[in-house]
Amino acid sequence: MIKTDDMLNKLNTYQKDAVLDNSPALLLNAHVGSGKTTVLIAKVMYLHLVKEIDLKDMVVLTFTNKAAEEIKDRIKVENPEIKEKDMPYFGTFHSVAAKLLSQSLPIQDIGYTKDFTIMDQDELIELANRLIIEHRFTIKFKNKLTNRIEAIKNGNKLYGNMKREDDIGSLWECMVEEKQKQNKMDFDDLIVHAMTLLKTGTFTPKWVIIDEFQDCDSAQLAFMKAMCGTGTKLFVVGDPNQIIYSWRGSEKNIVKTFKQTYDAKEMSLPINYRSSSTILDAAKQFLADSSELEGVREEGNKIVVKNHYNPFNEAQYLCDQIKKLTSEGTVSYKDIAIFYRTQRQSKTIEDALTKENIPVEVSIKKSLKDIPVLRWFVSLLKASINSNDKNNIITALNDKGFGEGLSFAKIRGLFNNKAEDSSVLLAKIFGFNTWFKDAEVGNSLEIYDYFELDNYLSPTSSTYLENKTFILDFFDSMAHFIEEKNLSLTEGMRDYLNSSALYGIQIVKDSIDEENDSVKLMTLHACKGLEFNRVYIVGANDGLIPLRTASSEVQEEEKRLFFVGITRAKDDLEISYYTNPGDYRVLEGPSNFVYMLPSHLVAKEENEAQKVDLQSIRKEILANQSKNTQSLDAEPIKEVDPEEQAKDGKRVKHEKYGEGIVESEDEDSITVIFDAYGSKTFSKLFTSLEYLG
Ligand SMILES: Nc1ncnc2c1ncn2[C@@H]1O[C@H](COP(=O)(O)OP(=O)(O)OP(=O)(O)O)[C@@H](O)[C@H]1O
Repeated sequence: MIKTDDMLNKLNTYQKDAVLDNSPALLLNAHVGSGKTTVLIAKVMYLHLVKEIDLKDMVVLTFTNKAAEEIKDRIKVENPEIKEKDMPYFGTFHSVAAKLLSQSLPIQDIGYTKDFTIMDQDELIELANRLIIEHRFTIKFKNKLTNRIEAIKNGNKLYGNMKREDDIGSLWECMVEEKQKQNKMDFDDLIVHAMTLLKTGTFTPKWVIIDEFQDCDSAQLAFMKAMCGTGTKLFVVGDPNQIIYSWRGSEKNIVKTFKQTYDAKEMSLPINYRSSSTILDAAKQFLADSSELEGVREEGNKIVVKNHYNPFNEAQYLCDQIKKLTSEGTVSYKDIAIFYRTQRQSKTIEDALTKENIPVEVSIKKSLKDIPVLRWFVSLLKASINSNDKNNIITALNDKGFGEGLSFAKIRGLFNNKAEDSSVLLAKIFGFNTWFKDAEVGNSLEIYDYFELDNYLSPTSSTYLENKTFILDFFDSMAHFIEEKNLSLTEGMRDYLNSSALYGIQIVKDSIDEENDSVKLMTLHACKGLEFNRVYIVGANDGLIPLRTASSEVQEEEKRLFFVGITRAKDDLEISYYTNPGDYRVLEGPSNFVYMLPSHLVAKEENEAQKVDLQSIRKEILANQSKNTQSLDAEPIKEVDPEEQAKDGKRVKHEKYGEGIVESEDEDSITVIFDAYGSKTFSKLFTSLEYLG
């Protein structure tokens, strides 16, 4: 078991003071890399071990599931007697609200039961669309339904240039009623309902601790407030220099509001342990006020600023560079990270690294709708565990790919018990709970057999194996989740489905494992909270870093985002830009941010390497082919203009995806619609396609 003294002795004075502080409300300004996470964990351990506060009396709120898991994991490692179930209220705002509603609050008071399920945004829109059809509502701006629902939640019935109200108010009333009838909540409901019930005073924690407080919005602040009883203490940690989510609603004045409302004491963690002083000094250029931020590390290597002709040359350079560094044995793949501004930039680099057999992990957030078979299967499971869930029953039955493809009229007939209408799948859905209880299901594969899923995955189709693998992986991940949380299968299944609504499906990588020995690729937004020995930031051109924005406020946020990226690097940082980006949205040459790096901290490397000119390579190949053929006295081959080639829908063959038709093509990429896999886009330089006939 961890000795508290040992733990405290590892902290510097600022950190220790924050851990020992006992004020009713404390705002801790934690500068970048100053041990925010370290202090937060030490605080929890100190309160638990020394002040003997039960972990169940602490609410620890984070912004990502990953951050919450990291805090819990580190606590469990430091004190193995502590188990997952001892920390029920450590999690994101939404997951804690869901936990409170299902475990501690009198949810029946608002017409729900504890086994409610959570609906994601897509499900909410599906519900709205169904009700619009059923009730023949007239809704303007229907293609902006998400925004309109967002607006009506705040009481706004008008939208855009509307002068007169439409049926949005009635639609919303129906939606509220339906959600309650189906025992389902959307994300906002979780917070709103939990807040309503918290006000009854049924649950008051002794401590509320918030991580990344700077990213809170006013609803989250209100949620925190609703939790506070007399005697509840607040400990919030944040860094105003790392606000990068104002577009998601975080508010600039949140820190000020907190200070005023709670008369909070303010403390700081000013010492950055992470980066060399060269990197830290460069990062400071992007802060409005850097006077408090101190480093403890020596000067290190200069920051390399390099130009590349285009993203392909850059990707090839990164491969060569990584191979060279790792072959010397001093650098591991996991020490290296590559950051870019937009997700669309990842493909070129990922393809290049994979082609060179360099292990790579890409952080991509996927939601259920990206994988049709899972979208359907999750609807089926949700409908089966909650037979009031009319929406998911309809989705499961109506789906043309996997369900029975039943029309709405036929489904209505089924609901009205019309004798001529029958459905095997509906019988399975309604019979599930009884079967589940009686069959004493030992493992999730039995669920596969219960639904006779093979019948719905079309075993003769080319996608059968892929879809089956998705479902089996889903079961694996669910089984792992249930085991880790030590839940019964019924409870575990509901919790798993709820958590996949909140965080996306977990079998698809949405975060990366820092421990795996692979190069990590991610957007600047995704790199928050991580650190690496060597960081490459690519595409430092206007239009990418920073993105082109109209307002100066957004420009400031772009600066903070670049600051977050720079400060992930411990020892080495390289920043590159393109001289020929090949994208009309991106300007040639370094952006203003590159010029802001102080010249004495920078080693500029002019890359004279000649551009890889795809057209010339193509011409050369064709010329060679032509020469060979001519020598056999055949007709000379006509040079094919790639534009034309694209337009005439050529058939091609890919070694993995089989045959398909070229849909579109530009200088860098080609999109093919494969007979068996649908549309896929490749970077031309790294993919070989065989042109057929
Ligand atoms: N007192 C200390 N002595 C030495 N190293 C420390 C100390 N406190 C923290 N560190 C180290 O400093 C680095 C940054 O710590 P941590 O990740 O907790 O910071 P952070 O404030 O959460 O970072 P950021 O906000 O930038 O994501 C880590 O490598 C950590 O081990």
